Amino acid sequence: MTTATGEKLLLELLDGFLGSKLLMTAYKLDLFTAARAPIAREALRAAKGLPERSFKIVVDGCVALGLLHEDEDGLVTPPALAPFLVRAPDRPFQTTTYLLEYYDEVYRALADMDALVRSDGAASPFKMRDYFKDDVAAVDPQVAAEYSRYMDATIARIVEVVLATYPFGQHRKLLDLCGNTGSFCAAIVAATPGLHGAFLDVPACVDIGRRQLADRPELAGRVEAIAGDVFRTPLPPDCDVITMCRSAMDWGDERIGAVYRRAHEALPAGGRFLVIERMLPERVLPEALPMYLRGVYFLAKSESTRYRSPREHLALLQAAGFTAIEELEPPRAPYEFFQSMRILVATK
Ligand SMILES: C[S@@+](CC[C@H](N)C(=O)[O-])C[C@H]1O[C@@H](n2cnc3c(N)ncnc32)[C@H](O)[C@@H]1O
Repeated sequence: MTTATGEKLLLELLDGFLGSKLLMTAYKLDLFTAARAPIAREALRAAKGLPERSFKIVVDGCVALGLLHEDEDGLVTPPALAPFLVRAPDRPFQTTTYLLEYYDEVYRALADMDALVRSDGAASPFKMRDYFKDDVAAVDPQVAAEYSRYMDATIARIVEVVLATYPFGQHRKLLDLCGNTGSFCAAIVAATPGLHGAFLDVPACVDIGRRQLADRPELAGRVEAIAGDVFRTPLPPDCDVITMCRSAMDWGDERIGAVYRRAHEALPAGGRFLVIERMLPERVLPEALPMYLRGVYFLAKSESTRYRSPREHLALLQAAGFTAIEELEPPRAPYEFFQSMRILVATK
């Protein structure tokens, strides 16, 4: 990320926060939409009704960072950034745009990060994507709708890569644990002739999923929606492949170990359990920096979430009873933000 060393490295890291805040602030003030076509500084300031001094501080910073371009025609949002930063009612979902607002909240939650570290996350005020409920029926439907929007908008690209990495044609019925609204399950089933599927998630997500499935008559009778708790709800006995995507990082070893055991118990001999997840390298590698930085957000998210390495997953899968475990490295990352995805295939 940086080649700086010594004091320069420290100053760069300290400035990193200010760069992020300038980006998030200019986005919140919607300067980028106002500058979708060249606009004079004064016209932009007047349009936004901002004080001269603070406007200049923000705009100068944005120009210096390359977030706004400035020439004799005025200020303009660079074409390469416009798809992410210019608001429009028909703009397609962009992970990066979603993260601008999401990180704004994460930053607030990390303001006292030393307290989060001391309390192992217990002091966190962060309540987004709050699905850690002992009673799964208590997950707020509005919160579920909000995080499902992100999951649904990004899952298609994950499915594409999963299908390019693992052949589902050898299976009869898939069960997707923590399957959100069922989009992963539905997409794998739709792409695999003869395959049936089921997905299990908290009731608030499954309700959304049932409504979405009603609009897909071609999948009628092929995808079963199970509202429940991955730790308690009986798993269907007729599935020969179980998947868990982007979810194992949500729980500590004891809890996720219990889920892995449940998957093992539910499968027939020869059945497969696939853990699909961003995984850390076995030792710290500078090129995996985005993973370590992303990992910091887990301090705010809960007291147990964390990324694991393939070997850590492997130990948990072995303890759950799986013997043959293979690590598959997908041909590419599903999308820019979702690097280092791995698929562990455990056979019963
Ligand atoms: C990070 S999301 C991943 C969703 C989906 N697998 C995907 O990749 O899009 C984690 C999912 O776990 C679900 N979840 C959380 N606690 C659960 C529980 N106790 N039982 C079942 N699902 C749960 C959440 O509702 C959420 O949909």
